[in-house]
Amino acid sequence: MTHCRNQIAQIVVTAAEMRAIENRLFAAGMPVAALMEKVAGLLARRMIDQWEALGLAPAKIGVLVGPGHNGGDALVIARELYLQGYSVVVTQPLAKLKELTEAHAQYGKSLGIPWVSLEELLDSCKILIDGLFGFGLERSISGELAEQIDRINQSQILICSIDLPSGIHTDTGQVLGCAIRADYTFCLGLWKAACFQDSAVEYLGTVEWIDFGIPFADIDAILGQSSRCYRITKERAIAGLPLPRPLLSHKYKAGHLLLVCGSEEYAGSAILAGLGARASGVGMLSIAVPHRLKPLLVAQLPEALIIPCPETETGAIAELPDTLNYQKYQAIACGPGITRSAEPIIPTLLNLPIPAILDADGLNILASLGMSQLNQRSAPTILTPHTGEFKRLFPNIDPNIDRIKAVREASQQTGAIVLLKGARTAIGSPTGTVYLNPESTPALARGGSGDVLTGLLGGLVAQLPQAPEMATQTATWWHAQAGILAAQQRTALGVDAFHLTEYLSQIPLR
Ligand SMILES: NC(=O)C1=CN([C@@H]2O[C@H](COP(=O)(O)OP(=O)(O)OC[C@H]3O[C@@H](n4cnc5c(N)ncnc54)[C@H](OP(=O)(O)O)[C@@H]3O)[C@@H](O)[C@H]2O)[C@@H](O)CC1
Ligand SMILES: Nc1ncnc2c1ncn2[C@@H]1O[C@H](COP(=O)(O)OP(=O)(O)O)[C@@H](O)[C@H]1O
Ligand SMILES: [K+]
Repeated sequence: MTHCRNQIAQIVVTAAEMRAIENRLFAAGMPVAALMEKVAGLLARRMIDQWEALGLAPAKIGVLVGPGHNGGDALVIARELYLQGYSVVVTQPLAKLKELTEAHAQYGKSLGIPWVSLEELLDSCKILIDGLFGFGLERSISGELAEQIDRINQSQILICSIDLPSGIHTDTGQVLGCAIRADYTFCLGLWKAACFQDSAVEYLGTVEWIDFGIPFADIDAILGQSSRCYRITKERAIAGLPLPRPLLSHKYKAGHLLLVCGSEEYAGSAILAGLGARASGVGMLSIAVPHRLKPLLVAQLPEALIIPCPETETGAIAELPDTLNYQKYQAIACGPGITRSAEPIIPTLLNLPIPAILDADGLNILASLGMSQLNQRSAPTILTPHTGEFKRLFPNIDPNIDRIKAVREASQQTGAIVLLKGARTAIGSPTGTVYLNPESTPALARGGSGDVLTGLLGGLVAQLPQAPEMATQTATWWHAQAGILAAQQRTALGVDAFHLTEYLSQIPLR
């Protein structure tokens, strides 16, 4: 892929943005029908390759045609497959078609492609091309159409959705009444936001981008004025890493991270965060823990400087030692396993002019102290909540409807970078830009994986204190890639947080 297409592969749009970009192409003279031919031709070729890889060709192919141009795309694919000798049938649940779609329907019928009922299609086909709705769907699906979608979902047919699984809202990823559960989704032209929303994850199947050559100038003209949204590609994720290491580097040039973590109750959190930080390549690692944890941490992380702290009765950090010289740290990451008893340390840390990452009980304490604690911050702050922590921090923002909008609002409200963890982690920055992690694995849904992320992120921020947004994207991508690799090699049940830390160093960063 060329540099320009690589850049376009990182862009994520809403339905309105996609519509505006396409309208520029049409206004400049690109005929709608020509674009549809081009797109559907690319789709047909890609689908055939995919079926061959699955050993499914040349099975009979069913095509589900909706009223709009998503249905038009489907009909062009149906025609091309038919002309190539595939056995094809079409089902068209709604009588009314847009003009161009209607023209393709007439031509398809004239060629002899059979129009059949859904039942007949499901009985005779192994593959379904879903061209019911694309980014034009705005109303909820109900009644007979919803029943038909249920029947499709209950069948064993392999489903390839055009642009989006029909029924999924392009921006929020919410199911509009009901939605097709695709095996493959071929997203057209530009990545749509729904491909990165947790609510759509179970409907998308394997997601692939079909680049049909939208000129960068048209994208830029439309997105120039809006808050941008980016997909974290490997290129993006590794671009900011301090690699190759300068030949004359030394340990104090490669960042010094202060981790503040652990308690009697959650001793392991400190180890996991420490191992995550170790994997980041950070030059120096200091770990402040309750006094009684020092021998444990020294045994697990012999390279780290362990700072024993005065403890509460319950074995949490009561305060940070007076003797601590904060000037030597480029970043502080605080929260894993500290418990809510460690409350007094949070205002102290937030008062320091050092980039700070807050996670876990660090976030819960911040929520109870109030977000005004962040007002006086002079250095970047990164908050890394999961959905529950997010709701405590931002009770006025619902992270379950639109996670992209939620992180954008949360970040703009607080001035902090907000990393909302989930199946598809979303990162909001105070400028309004949002970064989305495109792939991960449910193998990471285990206690302790977040602690690893905090350590890794802390270590990266310490190395890149001027680029905390970059470090946050890198950490998110790297952590997810390690989970994916670990799940491939150990099964999805074998990705405990400790082993996850070992896979971090196996991810190629070139
Ligand atoms: N622009 C281009 O040329 C290109 C577009 N491309 C392709 O076009 C797709 C977008 O096409 P689109 O805008 O026609 O919208 P689409 O998603 O097919 O459906 C909208 C239709 O559904 C109807 N409808 C909505 N809700 C409904 C409901 N609940 N129940 C019943 N009906 C409902 C709605 O009707 P209306 O609201 O007008 O009554 C309208 O007719 C895009 O995803 C991509 O595949 C690419 O090939 C690139 C070139
Ligand atoms: N279903 C999932 N798919 C992909 N990643 C997941 C999933 N569930 C959780 N994760 C990831 O696992 C990590 C869990 O972090 P967190 O909830 O803080 O756990 P803990 O506090 O126990 O360490 C996050 O990085 C999150 O994105
Ligand atoms: K579709």
